[in-house]
Amino acid sequence: MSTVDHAPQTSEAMAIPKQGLPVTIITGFLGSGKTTLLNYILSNQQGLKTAVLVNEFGEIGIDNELVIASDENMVELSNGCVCCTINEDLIEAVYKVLEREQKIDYLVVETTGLADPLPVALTFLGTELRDMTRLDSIVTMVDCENFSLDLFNSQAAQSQITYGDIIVLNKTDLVDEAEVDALEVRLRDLKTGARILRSKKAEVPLPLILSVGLFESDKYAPEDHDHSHDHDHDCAPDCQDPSHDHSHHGHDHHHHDHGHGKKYSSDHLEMDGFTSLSFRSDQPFSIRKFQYFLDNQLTPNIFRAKGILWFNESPKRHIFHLSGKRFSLEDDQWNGEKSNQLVLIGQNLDHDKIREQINHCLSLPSENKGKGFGKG
Ligand SMILES: Nc1nc2c(ncn2[C@@H]2O[C@H](COP(=O)(O)OP(=O)(O)OP(=O)(O)O)[C@@H](O)[C@H]2O)c(=O)[nH]1
Repeated sequence: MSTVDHAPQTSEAMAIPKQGLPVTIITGFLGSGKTTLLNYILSNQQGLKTAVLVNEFGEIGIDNELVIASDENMVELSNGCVCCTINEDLIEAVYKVLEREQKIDYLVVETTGLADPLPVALTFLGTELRDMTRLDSIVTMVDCENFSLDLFNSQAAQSQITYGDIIVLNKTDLVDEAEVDALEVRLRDLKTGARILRSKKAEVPLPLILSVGLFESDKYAPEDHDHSHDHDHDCAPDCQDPSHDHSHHGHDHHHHDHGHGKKYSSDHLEMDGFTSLSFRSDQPFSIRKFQYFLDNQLTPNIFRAKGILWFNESPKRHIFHLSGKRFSLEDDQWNGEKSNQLVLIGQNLDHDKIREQINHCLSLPSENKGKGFGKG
């Protein structure tokens, strides 16, 4: 998880409640558009100093690079799923925001695509954060093109809808309007009373999603939940969170039980069988080989991939996204050392085989000759 600060762009501030730092949780399945919404908020929320906490599933934090205007205020926290492995890190990160010298007006928390948002919400309600923050709403992003598949494959996708105060039907450009209408009917069935919005590239009117006071905390009674940090609970199968003995540190706020009762089981990752594979290299890929990998070796159980890519044939930095069957590669500029970073997320992945396939995409030293390395 990382925190990022953003300076106000104008002096005109939106109405801020008097008590407690307002918090919006952005959730939604893998690739649904959470980071896109976050960036949209950061670019358009005028007059407010907004801090963001971004949590990712995967060892490499690609989002750190993709959230706009990231600066020296970034704090790296453990990877994993915020809902079940880094609850305490979340509290620590919120404290860091609250303790800043420069006052923060608003906090936006982006969960991983595999997170159940309820435990995240309960972290704000069921600890002493309750007195210092005010959970404004849970915003759930939905990928209109892939939603049926997401729901089929993941219990988390279901929870994200159940606990969404606002549901944003995103990527409406990729489906017919009739499909969006049908999806909306389906969602209203799954969740009554949510505010449902539609968007392309997460462009929603911000007053409809921020400082809306839609989260109804009286519906959630944290004391009813078994929420003390009984850290023997099962984590994600590939959880490598070094803090995972969850030894207590810092503030005395660990009286809640994270034992994961029926309502928000931490074994959702295990049940859903999702794992992530991270790849890094200081060697470039060959475009031709990477293209072959995408066209012939990507299997449908790889739901999501993202990366900062370096190709032998290009001086540019390339931002790679795969979401469902669709992928994109955007050009960008290198600022520091060139390298390859790639994260793939899916169900029942054959890690060894995929790693071998990706390794095979690396350009061989003989292919690099005369290509003007380092000139980009
Ligand atoms: N066509 C289309 N693409 C979109 C839209 N919104 C987002 N995307 C693209 O979808 C991909 C995933 O978007 P992100 O915002 O990174 O999704 P995310 O939910 O943060 O992804 P994870 O955090 O990895 O789960 C990116 O390539 C976006 O540019 C949209 O409305 N239409």
